[in-house]
Amino acid sequence: MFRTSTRQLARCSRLPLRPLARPAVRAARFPQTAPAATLLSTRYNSTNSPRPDGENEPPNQPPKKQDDAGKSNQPTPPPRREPPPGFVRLTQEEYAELTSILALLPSKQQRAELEDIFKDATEVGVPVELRDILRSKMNGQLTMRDALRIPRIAYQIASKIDAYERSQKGNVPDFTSNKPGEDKEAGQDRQQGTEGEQHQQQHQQQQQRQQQQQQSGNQQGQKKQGGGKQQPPRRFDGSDALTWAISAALLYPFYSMFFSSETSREITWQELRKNFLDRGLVQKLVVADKRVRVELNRDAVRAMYPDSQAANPNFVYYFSIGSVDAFERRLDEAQNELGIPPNERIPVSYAQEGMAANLIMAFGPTIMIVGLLAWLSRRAGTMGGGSSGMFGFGKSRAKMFNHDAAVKVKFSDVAGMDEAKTEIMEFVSFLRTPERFQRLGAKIPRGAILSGPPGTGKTLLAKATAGESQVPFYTVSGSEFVEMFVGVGASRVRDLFATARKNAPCIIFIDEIDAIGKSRSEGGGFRGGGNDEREATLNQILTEMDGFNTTEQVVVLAGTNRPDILDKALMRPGRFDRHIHIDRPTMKGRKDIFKVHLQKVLTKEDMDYLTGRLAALTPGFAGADIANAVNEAALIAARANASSVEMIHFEQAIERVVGGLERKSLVLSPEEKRTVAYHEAGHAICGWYFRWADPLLKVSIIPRGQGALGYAQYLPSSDAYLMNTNQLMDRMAMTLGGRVSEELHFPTVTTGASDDFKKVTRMATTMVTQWGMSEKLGPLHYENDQNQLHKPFAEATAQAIDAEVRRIVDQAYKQCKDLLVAKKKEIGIVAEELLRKEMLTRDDLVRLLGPREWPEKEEFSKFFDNRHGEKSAPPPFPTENTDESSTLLDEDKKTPPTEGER
Ligand SMILES: Nc1ncnc2c1ncn2[C@@H]1O[C@H](COP(=O)(O)OP(=O)(O)OP(=O)(O)O)[C@@H](O)[C@H]1O
Repeated sequence: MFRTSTRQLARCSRLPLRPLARPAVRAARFPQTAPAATLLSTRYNSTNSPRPDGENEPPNQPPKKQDDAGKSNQPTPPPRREPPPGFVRLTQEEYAELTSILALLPSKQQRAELEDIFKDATEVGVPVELRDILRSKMNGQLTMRDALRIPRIAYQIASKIDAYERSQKGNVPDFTSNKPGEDKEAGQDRQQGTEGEQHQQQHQQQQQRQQQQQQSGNQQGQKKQGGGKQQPPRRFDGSDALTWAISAALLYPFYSMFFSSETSREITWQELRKNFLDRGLVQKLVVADKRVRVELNRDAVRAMYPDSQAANPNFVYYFSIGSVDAFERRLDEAQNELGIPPNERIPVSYAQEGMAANLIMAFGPTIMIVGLLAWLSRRAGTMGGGSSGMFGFGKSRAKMFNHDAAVKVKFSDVAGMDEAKTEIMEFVSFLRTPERFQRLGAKIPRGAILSGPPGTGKTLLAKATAGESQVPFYTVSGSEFVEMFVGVGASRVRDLFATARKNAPCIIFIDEIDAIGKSRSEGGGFRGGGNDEREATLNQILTEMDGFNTTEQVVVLAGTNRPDILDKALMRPGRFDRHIHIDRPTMKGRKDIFKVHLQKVLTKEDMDYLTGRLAALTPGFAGADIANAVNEAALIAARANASSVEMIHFEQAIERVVGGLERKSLVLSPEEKRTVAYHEAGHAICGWYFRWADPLLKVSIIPRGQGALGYAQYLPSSDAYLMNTNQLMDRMAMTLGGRVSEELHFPTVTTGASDDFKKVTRMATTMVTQWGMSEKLGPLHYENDQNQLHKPFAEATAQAIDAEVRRIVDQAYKQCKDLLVAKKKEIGIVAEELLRKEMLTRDDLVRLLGPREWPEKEEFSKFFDNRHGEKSAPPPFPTENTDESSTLLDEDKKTPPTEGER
C-alpha cells in the first residue's frame, strides 16, 4: 500500500519509534564514544583499499577524506579480520534495505545514531539472522516475529563491538570468541602473535581518537579516554529489550497497514515524466482511489540510478490525480508524444486499496466509543459488586436470603403482635403445604401489606415468615426501584419478579412501599407534579401481581408507615389482599418484647417484676425503642463495670432514650434555676391534686436533651384507649401549671411556657374540631389540612372554632389558677426542696404533701410503690402519652412527649 506519505508514517510511528531507537543509542554511543570513534577511523583506513569481493563496502559511506600528510605517513592498514562465528558482512543491497528500515525513523538524529551503530557493525559484521531478516524484507515477507528479533540482534552486535574494541586496545578478549571465559586468553595469544601490527594499530587509534575528540569538543570525554580507564561494556538491559519489543509490536500493525514492508515517496506528474516515463523505466501504473502507484522496471532503474532509492525493489513512487479520466488522457498524450506504439503502451490497472484503512477511518471513532462504554460498563459492574454494570441498571437490587444463608428469625422472636402473627401464619402454611388449600379450591392471598408506625416490627415479621416457611426471602426497599433513568424502576420490578418465580416458593418483601406505591392521583395536583417513573414502577408491580397464577407460590409482603397514601389499586383483592396493621405494643406486648430482648443481656433481676416495671415505664415505646433501651442499659452497666445489668441501669437507659442526655455543662443562674423550680413545682402540684391527672413519677430541674431545663414526669394510666373531657381538662390545666406558678411567684413571666401553650392549644383544637367536645360546634369533624390553601369550612365556622378553643383554654387556665392560688404554700415547699435536691420522686412528694387523695391504678402501685425497695434511681421518665391510639395526635405517638418540659 502506498496511501500514506513518509511524513504520516513518521507521525504515527513517532511514539513507538523513539523508545525503540533510544536504548540502542544510549547503550552503544555514550559509554563508548572514543572507542567507537577509533573503530570508525580504523574502518575508513581499512576500507580504503578496494576489496575484490566488494562485499564490505558500506552504502552511503561518507566521502573518504585523505589529507596529503596522512597519505604519506599512513601506516599499512591492518589486514581485515574475519567476522566472528555466526556473523556475516552485508552486501550493498542488504545495507540498502537496512537503510530503508532506518529511514522510517522520525527524527534525523535518531536515524544518524542508529546508522552509526550499524556502521560500527561493518567491521564486526552482523548476525546471520539480521541478514535473513533483511532478505525476507526484500522479498516482501517481513513478519511480526522478524521485527521482534531486532532487539536481540542489536544486543549481539553491541556486545561484539565492545569485545572488538577491547581487543583493539590489547589485553582484552578476542571478539571472535563466543565464550566469555575464553576471551581473555585468546586475546592475549592474538596480541603476542601480532605485536607489530598491534603496535601500529594502537598508534593509529590514538591519532584518530585525538582527531575525533577535537571534532566533538567533548572535553570530559577526552579526559576520561586519556586517562586510559577501562569503560564498562555496552549494555542493553532487559527493560530496553522489552521497550524494543513492545514498541515493535505496537508499530508493526501501523507499519504493515500503511506500507506493507515498502517505503514510498510522492512525486509530481512532471517528475514521473522526466525521470521515469521518458526514459522507459515505467513497467506498470496502478490506480487506486485518487492515487497512482508507479511500478518500475527495477533492473533498468538500478542500472540507470545505482545509488537511488528507486533501485530498492520495495521502494514505491506514487502521484496523485484529479480524476481517472484526466489521468488517462494525460497518459495517452504523453505516450503519443513519446511515440510508444499501442501494443507496447504502459499497462494501467485499477485496484481497490486501503479498504482496511478506509473502514478504520469510517468506523474507528464509533468502535472506540462503543469499546470505551463497554469497558466502563464492565468496570462499573465489577466495582458495584457483580451486577452487570451500566447495563445492569435494570437489574433488581433485592437482597436474597435463604435458609442456608440467613433468615434465622422465627415467630418466637417476634413478640407482642399475636393477631398479626396469626394472620401471617396462613402464608406460612400455604408455602409449606399448598396442596391443603388448593385441594379445596381456595385461592391463597397474593400478598399482605404490613402497616404501622416505625420500629413496630414489620420487617421482623416478614423475616420471621420467611424463616418459618424455610423458603428464599427477597428483601428490597421501595426507594431502590427509583432511579434517575426512566424505565429502570419498572425493569427492576420485572427482574425481581422473574427471579422470584424462578426460585418459587419464595417471599418478596418490599419495605417502604409508599416510595413507589403512592396514590397516582396524588402526584398530579398542586403538590409537585406527576411522576411518570414512579407510576410506571407502580403499574409494573400491579401487572406482575396480576400475572401470578394461583398456583405460583410467590408471596409478596410490603411494609409501610403510611398505608393511607397508598394507591387503591394496590390494596384491591388479588393484589395485597391482606392489610395487617401493627400498632405500638400494649403493656403486655411491651412486656413480651422486653422478655425477648432481655434474653440477650446478663441480668439477675427477677424477670417477671423487671419486665412488668419496664413495660409500665415505657408506654408508647415501639419494639425498636425497647430493643434500643435494653441495649443502652447493657452499655450503661458496662460503663459502670457492673457484674450484671440492674434495674437502675434499665431506668437510666429509658430516661436517656426518652429525655435525651443530661446536659451537665448547662449552668443556669440562681435566678433562672429558681424560676425553673417554681415552674416545675406548679406542674407537680397540679398533677398531685387534680383527680384525673396522670400519676406523677418524678420532677427534676436538671437540664436534659434539647432545650428542656426541667421536667415533670407522669405515668399515664396504661392501655387506656379513651380519654374523657375531664381527663383532657385536667391534663390541660396541669400543662398550664408552670406558667400560672410563675405568675404567682414572680413579678414577671418567662418564655419557658411556650411549648406548654402549644400542647394546650393543640389539645383544645382537637377537642373542638375532631372529638366533638364543643357544644357550640357540635359533633362535626373539621379536617384542617395544612397542605390545602383553603380551609374546608366557612369563615364563620373558623371564627367559631377559634372562639371555642379560646373558651376551653381559658377554662383550663382558670381551673389551674384556682388550684395553685389555693396551694401556693405547697408550691413553695416543693420548689425549695427541688432547689436543694434538683430531683424529687413520687416518694418525696408523699413525704412533703402527704399521700395523694385519689386512688392509683393497681398496675401503677404494683410497680411504683417501692415494695421492692428500689433505689429510687432514676425515677422513670415517662410521659403524658398513653397507649391509646385514637385519642392523641399523631405527633405524640412516636416519642412520648414529656409534660412540663420547658
Ligand atoms: N415485636 C417485636 N418483637 C421483638 N423485637 C422487635 C419487635 N418489633 C421490633 N423489634 C425490634 O426492632 C427492630 C426493628 O424492627 P423492624 O425493622 O422490623 O421495624 P419496622 O416496623 O420494619 O420499621 P420501619 O417501619 O422503620 O421499617 C427489630 O430488629 C427488633 O430488634
